[in-house]
Amino acid sequence: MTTEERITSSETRIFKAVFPNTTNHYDTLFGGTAMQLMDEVAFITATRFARKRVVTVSSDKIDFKKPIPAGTIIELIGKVVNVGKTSMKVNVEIYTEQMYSYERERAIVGDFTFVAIDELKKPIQIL
Ligand SMILES: CC(=O)SCCNC(=O)CCNC(=O)[C@H](O)C(C)(C)COP(=O)(O)OP(=O)(O)OC[C@H]1O[C@@H](n2cnc3c(N)ncnc32)[C@H](O)[C@@H]1OP(=O)(O)O
Repeated sequence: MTTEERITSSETRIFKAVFPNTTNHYDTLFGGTAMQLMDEVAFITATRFARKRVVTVSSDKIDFKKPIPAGTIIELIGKVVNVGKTSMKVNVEIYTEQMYSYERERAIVGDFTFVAIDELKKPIQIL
């Protein structure tokens, strides 16, 4: 499989309903919960790309562009955007979808870097 094919096939999408247990006192998705979900989808994407053990080494700037109201659906999309020697960068976007219409907008975006490691937790080549 080429790198491009691996990038395409490892793109990962997760849907969640924004229920009250994930919201804050503004009745919007709590930022910390959003970041946890983003790290998780980024981890799954990196693992599906490398098919090796990976750990998060860094997260870049995360932009919270729009609030995510309770009672909406969110879609998280993880995509590998850069492949280094032992590290790779995964871009994560969160889209908000209304439940009863087709209205949809990009709400949060950020990048996460992962390193592939061996049994001794030492960095190894991604590819
Ligand atoms: C899924 C989870 O829950 S993981 C839990 C949270 N994460 C962790 O616990 C990881 C803790 N950190 C570590 O174990 C170590 O720092 C490791 C294994 C990730 C890296 O070990 P190091 O000895 O620092 O690695 P090293 O300096 O050789 O760098 C390895 C790669 O990471 C990159 N890298 C290291 N630090 C950073 C950083 N802060 N930002 C971006 N890239 C980085 C390097 O550029 C290098 O990339 P390349 O090989 O593609 O050129």
